[in-house]
Amino acid sequence: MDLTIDGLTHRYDAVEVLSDISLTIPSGRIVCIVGPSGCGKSTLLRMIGGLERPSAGQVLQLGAPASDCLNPLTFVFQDFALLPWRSVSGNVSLVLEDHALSRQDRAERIADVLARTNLTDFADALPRQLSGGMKQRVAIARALAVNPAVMLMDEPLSALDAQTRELLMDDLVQLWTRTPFTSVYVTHNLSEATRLGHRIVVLSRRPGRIREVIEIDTPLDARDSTDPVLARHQDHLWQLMREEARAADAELAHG
Ligand SMILES: Nc1ncnc2c1ncn2[C@@H]1O[C@H](COP(=O)(O)OP(=O)(O)OP(=O)(O)O)[C@@H](O)[C@H]1O
Repeated sequence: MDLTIDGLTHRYDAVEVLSDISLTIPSGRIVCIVGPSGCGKSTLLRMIGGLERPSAGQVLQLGAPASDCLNPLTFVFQDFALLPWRSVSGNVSLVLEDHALSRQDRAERIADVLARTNLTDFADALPRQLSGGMKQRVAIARALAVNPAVMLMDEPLSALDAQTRELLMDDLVQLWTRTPFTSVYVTHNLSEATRLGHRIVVLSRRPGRIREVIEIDTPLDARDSTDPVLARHQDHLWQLMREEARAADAELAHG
């Protein structure tokens, strides 16, 4: 299932937050959204996920999700949002309990996503026994358990230290390489965007408009930080972000 965002504009009262966003999220691709603080990245993600309705424009789902998809659009947040009294497998099970699945089907789905996120040995652990990186892997396993058509990831690694972030990026690359998933991935971190994004959408300062869309052809599992092509993309992104931040400062200074 592809997503098409068509002319999406949003206002909170008199404040325009997003302006005329048109964008395609192709199936099996990771689309990163970057942009200066407050430009509307999280708002855009909420609109895509149907948590809020845009003032104008629309989000269209093209094609049907896979037959075993229980929830087409699933979020992964920065703060993991795990239930502390439930085990790892209990937290994953939570999103399956509202669906008419046999006990065996549910157990198979849980075992599959725990294996894919390297958490099988921690199935019975409680969240307090896990590191931040592992908690986020549980949150990703929980999102994958419903086999979503699109995973909506809002700064999923930003609560983690730099080293853990690196490891989680490796995990996400491995996960995608084994079984490609579709994601809209909001991040502040440009190295995250160039490491994980097939397409990077740069938003302008508020109201967020599409400033540029960058496609990166290098396969995810062939990307490394010394690759000059990636370094060039990252420099270019920095340039764009700097221009937007400077322009936002200038607007504030001139009232
Ligand atoms: N429910 C709301 N009501 C009113 N204003 C809101 C609401 N949600 C967000 N905003 C405003 O909309 C703008 C965009 O917010 P949003 O959180 O989408 O930006 P962002 O790009 O994700 O920011 P950051 O990078 O800092 O997380 C901000 O000015 C914010 O204050």
